[in-house]
Amino acid sequence: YQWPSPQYDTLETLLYEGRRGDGSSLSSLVHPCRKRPESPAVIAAEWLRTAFHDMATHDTSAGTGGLDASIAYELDREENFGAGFNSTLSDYVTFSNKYVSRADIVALGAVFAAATCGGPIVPYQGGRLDAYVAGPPGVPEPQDDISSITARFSGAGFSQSDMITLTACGHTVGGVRSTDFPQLVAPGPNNQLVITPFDPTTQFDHSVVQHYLDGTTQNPLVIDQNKTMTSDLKIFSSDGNATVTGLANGDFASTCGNIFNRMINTVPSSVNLTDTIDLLPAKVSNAQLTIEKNQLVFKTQFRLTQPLNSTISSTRQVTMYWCDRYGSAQNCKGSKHFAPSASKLDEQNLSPVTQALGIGFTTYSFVVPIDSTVSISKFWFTVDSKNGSAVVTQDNGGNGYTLDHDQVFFVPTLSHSDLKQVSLQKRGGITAAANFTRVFQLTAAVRDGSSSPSRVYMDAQDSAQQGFPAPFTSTVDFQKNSSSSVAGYSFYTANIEDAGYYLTFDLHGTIDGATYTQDFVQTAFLDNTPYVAPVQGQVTNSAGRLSGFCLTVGITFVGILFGSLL
Ligand code: HEM
Repeated sequence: YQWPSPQYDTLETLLYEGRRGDGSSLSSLVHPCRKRPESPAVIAAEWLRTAFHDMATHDTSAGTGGLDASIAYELDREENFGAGFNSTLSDYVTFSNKYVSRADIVALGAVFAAATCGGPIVPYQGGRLDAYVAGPPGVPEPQDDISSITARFSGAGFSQSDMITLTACGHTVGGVRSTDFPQLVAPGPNNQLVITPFDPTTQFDHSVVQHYLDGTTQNPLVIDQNKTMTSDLKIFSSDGNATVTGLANGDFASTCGNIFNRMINTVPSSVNLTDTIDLLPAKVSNAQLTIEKNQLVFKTQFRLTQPLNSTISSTRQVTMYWCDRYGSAQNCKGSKHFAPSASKLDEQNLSPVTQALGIGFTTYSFVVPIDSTVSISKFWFTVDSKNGSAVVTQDNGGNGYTLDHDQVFFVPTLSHSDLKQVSLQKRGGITAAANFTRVFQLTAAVRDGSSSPSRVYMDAQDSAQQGFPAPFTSTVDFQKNSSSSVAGYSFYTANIEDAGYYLTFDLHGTIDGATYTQDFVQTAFLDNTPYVAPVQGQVTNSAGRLSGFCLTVGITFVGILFGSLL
């Protein structure tokens, strides 16, 4: 891993912090193994079932289907009966973006579902591609005979024992609903929703197979009198109970972790999944040059881990260092700057995955003023735990965290967004579900130089759209505005309107034939970003270190001389 890796960074934040860049939390919807408000429905069970139904129509030989979020277009099919799918998709709708597909969210939902109910930590990779149309049908149904169910799993790449394992692991959470399968579960008084669980525990454990084997199960898909609907009985007994017996006596959690990993990685053959997203022990995020209150500032956040409920961060001291980009001290020749953090935030229990790993975070926020004549080229950190152990340098594997350029950047404090009511449009009898759009007025700063930019523009994107249409994309040019330049930067403005939930854009400036880009700019919270006053940095000139360096070289030189004389 080398910073910056925007896709990795974005997926890592979602997986281990449970949230996207603006703080909106996906994991808190499901964690800790929650039920829907006013309902017996276990959210984790709905998320897990959604991943299975999306994946189940994979065709190994054709290399098509699999986890591709096509489920959003397939809910009118009998094989996808269940209110849980709609609720799940509404949970997910705001979380996809340029680097995280809808299918990646469906997969992540299954990872969270397992972890939050006490199940395994399923290794997670991103990079799935989304379908924007329905795929072929073929999710197995309870009334199907065992040979066609087995053939369906086999077509998706799962053997008979895989099929038994995956179904048993899936059916350890949740249950059957009176609203979806009244022939299996009778509704309550006044047609109230009843969910008969597959096993008596809400936790992710082997009791589903244990109770099946000892004959005490109340699983409707096993005990129903009408044997056409007892798919779990058909599946579990299809190899003479060999696989379920193994599951009951073996390591249920880790076996389920492996098969869930295969389930979420069952994707069309055109997909290249990313590496497994591992936790970054030291993570830089939101690094940006920008202008706040007529001052050029550099802001970034630096996240460190610590064991849950520990107090390491109360004494730990984190310092940011940085180098000039221009002038006599360019790239830290002779001197460097340093500053303490402006604030720090301890957070525990953000995602079920980090909670299961026993890890909490402390995030150090830095804001420093930058003199634009010397600017900034790279930065890094030192971490002093103040417990007698050595001070640790975090510098991106020795390279420092390098800023590509300082030519063009977004200025959130000079940008705005407003909700605009739009009249409901009826097209072909379908009323648009969303009746608002968001209107953005965005400001970019471009460094004053010998020539003006030939073009300043953005490629905007929003895949978080109500109703799951293809993502909104638009390329819009910025125009120079009338405000005078600040700290050697001139301002450019553009307007854009978006009916989705999460607009991001890549900002480009073409100057003297070269195009400079600020990638994946987020637009949430434009009008209420709290202002944090910059912390003035200090300069250390390395005169002391330089003389030390000469001394060492001198001694070595004498040593070599001496050696050759002898
Ligand atoms: C032939 C195979 C399968 C059949 C016929 C089947 C059938 C069913 C049925 C009828 C329900 C009740 C749904 C409702 O009442 O809304 C259900 C629930 C569920 N299924 Fe399956 N299933 C199969 C395999 C799987 C697999 C492989 C998984 C996951 C890996 C899975 C995960 C779930 C979960 C988590 C629920 C509970 C949903 C909730 O409580 O909201 N199922 N399944």
